[in-house]
Amino acid sequence: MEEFSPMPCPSTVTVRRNPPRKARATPYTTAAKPPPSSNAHDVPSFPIDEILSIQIPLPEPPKPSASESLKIFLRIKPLRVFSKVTAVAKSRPRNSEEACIALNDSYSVTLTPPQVLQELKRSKTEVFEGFSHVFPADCSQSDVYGKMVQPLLEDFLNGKSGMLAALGPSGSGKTHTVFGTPKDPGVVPLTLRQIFKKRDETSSPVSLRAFYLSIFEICSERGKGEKAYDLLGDGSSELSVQQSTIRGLKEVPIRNLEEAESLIGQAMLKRATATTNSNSQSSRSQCIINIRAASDGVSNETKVQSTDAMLTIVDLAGAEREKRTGNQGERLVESNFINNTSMVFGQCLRSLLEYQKNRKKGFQKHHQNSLLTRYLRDYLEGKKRMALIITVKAGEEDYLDTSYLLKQASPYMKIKFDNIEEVCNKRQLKTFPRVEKNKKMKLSAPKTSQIAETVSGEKNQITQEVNLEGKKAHQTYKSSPKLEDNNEREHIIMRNFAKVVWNVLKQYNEKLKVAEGDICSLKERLKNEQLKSRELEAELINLKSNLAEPCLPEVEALVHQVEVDTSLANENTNVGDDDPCDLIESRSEATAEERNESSLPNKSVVPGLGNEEISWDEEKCAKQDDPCNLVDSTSEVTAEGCNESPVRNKNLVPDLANGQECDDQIDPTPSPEQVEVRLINNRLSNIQTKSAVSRRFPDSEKQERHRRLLPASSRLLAEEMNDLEIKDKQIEKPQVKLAETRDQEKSESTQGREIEIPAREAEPASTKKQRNEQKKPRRRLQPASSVLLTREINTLEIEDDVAEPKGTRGGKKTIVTQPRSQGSVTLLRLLTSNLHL
Ligand SMILES: Nc1ncnc2c1ncn2[C@@H]1O[C@H](COP(=O)(O)OP(=O)(O)OP(=O)(O)O)[C@@H](O)[C@H]1O
Repeated sequence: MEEFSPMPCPSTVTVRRNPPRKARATPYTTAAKPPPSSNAHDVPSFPIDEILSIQIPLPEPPKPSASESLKIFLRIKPLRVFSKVTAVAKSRPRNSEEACIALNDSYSVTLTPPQVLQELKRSKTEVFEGFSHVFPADCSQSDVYGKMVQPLLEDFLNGKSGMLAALGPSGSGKTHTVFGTPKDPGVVPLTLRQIFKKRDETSSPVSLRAFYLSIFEICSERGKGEKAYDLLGDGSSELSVQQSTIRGLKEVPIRNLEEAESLIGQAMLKRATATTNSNSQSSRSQCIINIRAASDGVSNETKVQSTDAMLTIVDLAGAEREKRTGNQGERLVESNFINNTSMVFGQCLRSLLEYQKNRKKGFQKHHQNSLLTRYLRDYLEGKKRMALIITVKAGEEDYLDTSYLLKQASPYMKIKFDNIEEVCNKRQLKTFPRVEKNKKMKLSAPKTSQIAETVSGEKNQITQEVNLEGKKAHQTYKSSPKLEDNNEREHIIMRNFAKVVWNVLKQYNEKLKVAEGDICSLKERLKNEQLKSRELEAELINLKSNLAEPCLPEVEALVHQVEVDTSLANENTNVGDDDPCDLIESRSEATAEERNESSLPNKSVVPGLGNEEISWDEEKCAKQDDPCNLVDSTSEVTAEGCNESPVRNKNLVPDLANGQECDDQIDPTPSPEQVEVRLINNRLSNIQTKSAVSRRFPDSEKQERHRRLLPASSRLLAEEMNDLEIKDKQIEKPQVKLAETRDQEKSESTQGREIEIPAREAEPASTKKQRNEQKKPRRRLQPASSVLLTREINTLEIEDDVAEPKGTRGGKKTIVTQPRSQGSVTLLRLLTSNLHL
């Protein structure tokens, strides 16, 4: 194996602090890079070459200044058609082969008067120039459309309205130029064809628009008034004319050329015609054709502008001379109306021209003199583009009509348009002033129709916009801007109100959730508290049972027994007492005295044993007849026992042992054995009188009274008597044997007591321990009575604690209970001390 050797350290180290920043490849691009598509060859390549090869049509160059002037076209009717005129015309002398008008170029003609007139020097040859275009007699309809209508149509499709009017004498070819024939269609059919042809081209904006067609005529009613008739309407085609307003015009949407041509044919059939000397189908009315282009689903400003585009073509009734037409009667009246309308139309153009020449003179409003001119007011005021086509006859006999018309129309070529139409349209489209439009509807007949159509177009447009946005269109939204604003305002208000309500509901929902959480926590706490309360109740019941079972029965038994004993003892001394209540009263007094004595210790006893003994004996002797005195004396003994010294007790015991209640010679130092014997004797005497007391008092009443009134010391004594009853035989033995048998009795009594009260084991540990501590060192020395008294003390302490809240805190009851316990304790101490001795 080769030994590994580290690489030699280079002499120079280059540290690149700024590593080249390169975007770390994402896992997708590195690990999971999509595999190349298996069918990639199916996706055609982007036709970039084809797109680049498309030649975008350049914008048209700006039109010459002449375009800003009124366009006047001249069309010369061919002479050959004269062979088809009526018989009246044929009857006239014909030098028809000579024409009075000759085409100079496309913009001028030369009008040569007939030879007769030249001879009379009433007329001379004139040249009329300045026409936009002069169509010779052999021109076709397509030439007319191409030169005259095509520019208007382009402007129309670009959103600019325009008007074309045909003027000329009757039979000069106006209707032929406008409508044509099925074999040789005129301007209107050709325009419609061109419209649908461009709409079918996808790249054309025409496809985004909808077209509507309306045709109506204005004629006279017996030469008095003017009436308008809808040539596309159903039923009654008469339109409502209020001053300058035409209402109820039907606008028919046209979706294809066939529908449009059908409508054109329908209108031509309805139009009023009559046979005159000049024309077999002379038009007796002014016919107006409106083609409206509306936007189809686009709502931007440009498209809206296009919705206002209106192409109006007017076929005027030809002015005619009475002599040539030969009209009479109704036809003559129609001729007057037609001539009057033509005259007004001419006046409007002259007025506009004069106004443009000298604006200081003001604009004479001739348009008010006829319904047609009112309807075409905007055009006749120079606000919108319009064009005129003058049709003339080329025959010498038509020289006067042609000369008159050319002389009248020649100045119109100087009419200028100040782009008022565009300004007006922009102003209207910017602000969409519907109120202004309403005013215009009243003042202008063409406006009326246009605005009515515009309103309907707006409805459609709004509907389309709403449909595209997925919203529901409102009829009020379409009808009135005020209602639209109100609806929007209400919608905004309701939407904001709904938002506020929603927020409030959210807040309440959160508060409810918090409250529910609190309720749940409170319920859990309540359950815990209930469990704790149940546990505490169970503990309380156990404690009560533990406290009541071992203590109360024992205490009650002891109390009852002591009460019985004391009462029996008193009864022995006072057999003849009739009032048992005296016993109770005297007992209360005695306890009170004992209390006083205890509060004033050694008041009369402590200073001298002799005095105390004397008083005790004297009282006992004095009250020997009173059964209550026995209790008093007993109480006094117990009270004294609390304060006296063991020395004194020694003096008392011999008296008791001797059984002498009134002994003049009392041993001042009785031995403990003597005291005990004395007590035993008293208990024995009490037991002997027990039956007598039971006869005098009912058991229940007596027990109740004893429970309430007898002192605890008496109860203890009674309990002690029970124990001492067992020892009666032992008491009868010699006193010498008492000391010898004390230990045995004590052990026996202790054992017997412990067996009798096993419930004490259930006492609280503290109490039991305390009791054991007090009891253990004395167990060998105390007699059975002392043990009981010790236990009684403990139980009485508990009883006092329990009884304190029930009774009055100050007063006799507390005074009564305390001496009992103290007396018992004192007696116990005396007994134990004596026993120890
Ligand atoms: N350029 C034309 N080429 C062929 N025929 C024509 C031409 N102009 C007019 N005509 C024919 O002349 C007749 C009269 O024409 P047209 O009805 O159009 O006259 P008009 O001016 O409308 O008369 P009116 O004012 O009385 O209605 C028609 O039969 C029409 O076919």
